Amino acid sequence: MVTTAESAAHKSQQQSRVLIVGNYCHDVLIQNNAVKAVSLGGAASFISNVFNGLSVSCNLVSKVGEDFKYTVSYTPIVIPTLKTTVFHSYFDPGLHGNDHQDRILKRVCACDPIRPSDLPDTRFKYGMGVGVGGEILPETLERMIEICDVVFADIQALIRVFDSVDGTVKLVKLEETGFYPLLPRIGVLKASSEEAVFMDVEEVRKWCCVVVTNGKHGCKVYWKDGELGISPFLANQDDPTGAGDSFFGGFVAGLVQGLAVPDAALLGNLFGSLSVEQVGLPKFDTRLLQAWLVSTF
Ligand SMILES: Nc1ncnc2c1ncn2[C@@H]1O[C@H](COP(=O)(O)OP(=O)(O)OP(=O)(O)O)[C@@H](O)[C@H]1O
Ligand SMILES: O[C@H]1[C@H](O)[C@@H](O)[C@H](O)[C@@H](O)[C@H]1O
Repeated sequence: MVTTAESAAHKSQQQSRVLIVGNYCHDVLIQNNAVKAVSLGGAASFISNVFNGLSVSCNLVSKVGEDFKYTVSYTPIVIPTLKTTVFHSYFDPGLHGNDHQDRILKRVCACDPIRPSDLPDTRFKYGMGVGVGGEILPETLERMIEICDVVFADIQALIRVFDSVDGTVKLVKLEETGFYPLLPRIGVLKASSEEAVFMDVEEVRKWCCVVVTNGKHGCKVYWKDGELGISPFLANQDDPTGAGDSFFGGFVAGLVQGLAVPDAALLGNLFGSLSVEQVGLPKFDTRLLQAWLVSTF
């Protein structure tokens, strides 16, 4: 006999059309040699937070260690022998004499990669490959492409490498990675303007839609034979961490809800701007959000 709980779980599984893949992590924000905040991080956490704010359901595959210290809506896979991925973000003006780089990121601990066998054996309409610490392998992204109608990938999941001594995050050219041959099978590739220089946008836009976010200036969407800039929202920035993830969450949630690409990108900009105003995982005022959605779309 199927119990009510089982049938509810089955129903919600059927209703969830989005698969989010990427590890949760512990974020430590350091400013002027002092810890400013410690919070739940990982693109998957910021994106699912936006989905929750918009009541969009999803499935999420993430791995953490036994030391994982947050309560989350989507239970991660716990690897008892490993620790949760940890990032230290150093925010100091003119860091290392480089005025253009506002943040140095170090991955000081890395949890297990997410392998194809960790993914559910179900089909999804949308998949999001949103790793932060190198946990998405080319074969994992390939499996996502097989089980999802459209895959959205964040370039940060594809081009990050980590210094073998102190874990400093460096970026490599997209064409030098094992992900490059998969691009024609990706629906949308999202990058920040700093990351976008690690790919040839003119080449990549022939294969998939490219969305480049540019902080307080908003974002730009490129496709094969067109491009469109989407205006930003005003924000008082306190912590830029997760702005790109919140943007991506809003963008994909908008598409899931049936918005056209420019409107979905506008929704992404809204969530990016709300995210930078708060330290750590942002909280959203659902009533204000609903009012904005109703008046805008
Ligand atoms: N200062 C800001 N004011 C208004 N909107 C912002 C601001 N910073 C970011 N945003 C919004 O968030 C989006 C993503 O920001 P950004 O381009 O800085 O991503 P990112 O560099 O990937 O961020 P992070 O790596 O810190 O998550 C922007 O496209 C914009 O819509
Ligand atoms: O929590 C953050 C966030 O997900 C950022 O997008 C990512 O760049 C960082 O690596 C991570 O620590």
